[in-house]
Amino acid sequence: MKTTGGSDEAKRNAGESAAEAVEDGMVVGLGTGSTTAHAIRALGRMVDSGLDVRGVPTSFQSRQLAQQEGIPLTDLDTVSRIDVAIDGADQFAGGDLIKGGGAAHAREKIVDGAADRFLVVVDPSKAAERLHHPVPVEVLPAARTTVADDVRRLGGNPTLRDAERKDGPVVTDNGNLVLDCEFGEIDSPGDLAADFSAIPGVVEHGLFVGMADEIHAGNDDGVDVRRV
Ligand SMILES: O=C[C@H](O)[C@H](O)[C@H](O)COP(=O)(O)O
Repeated sequence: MKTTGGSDEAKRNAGESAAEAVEDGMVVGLGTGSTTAHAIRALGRMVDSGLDVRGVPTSFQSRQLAQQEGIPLTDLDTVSRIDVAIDGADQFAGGDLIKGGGAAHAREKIVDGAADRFLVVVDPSKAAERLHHPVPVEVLPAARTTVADDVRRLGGNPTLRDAERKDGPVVTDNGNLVLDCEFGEIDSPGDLAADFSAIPGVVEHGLFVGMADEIHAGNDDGVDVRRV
């Protein structure tokens, strides 16, 4: 699993805080990444103690971890709604997020968007006054060049994400490629999100605008929970 940002203790405090919001009988969206992994492990311990939940994973990684932890799984074909989704972020400003550092943002957006409550788990290194992290954009392989041209026309600088420990690009769980698009400070995340969505061949982008309900920002001593 990739690790980014702050301390593992801060991530643990964030993940465990969000897991406490899960109640008996709930369907839980299981995000991806090193911070959400702490929430999934906490849920696993709660299941061991008798909690009845079903998880909807957002990636190969979160499915595998949830299975290891003994969390019963389901999917969006089976359940009509999700009570709570818990997911990380690469950067947040207010309630707006950039996600997709693990290339899982397409499925994450489906699951997080279907949840009644979306809880974001982060450490302090993820906070920003304004979003400026490169925006991951998942693209159909055949559209890599044309999408990159369109991103440049929007004023961005796209870079095809390379794999680590494999030659060539990252291939997502959906069989697509990722362009990391640098825009500097993003003045209007909502407008940029709409621009990305209008580009043919874009499967999903990592701007999550106005979707979050609570930010659980862990630190080494505890957690700060804020409604957004
Ligand atoms: O694609 C990955 C996800 O959007 C992650 O939730 C995001 O990258 C944050 O991951 P982490 O908690 O490991 O920093």
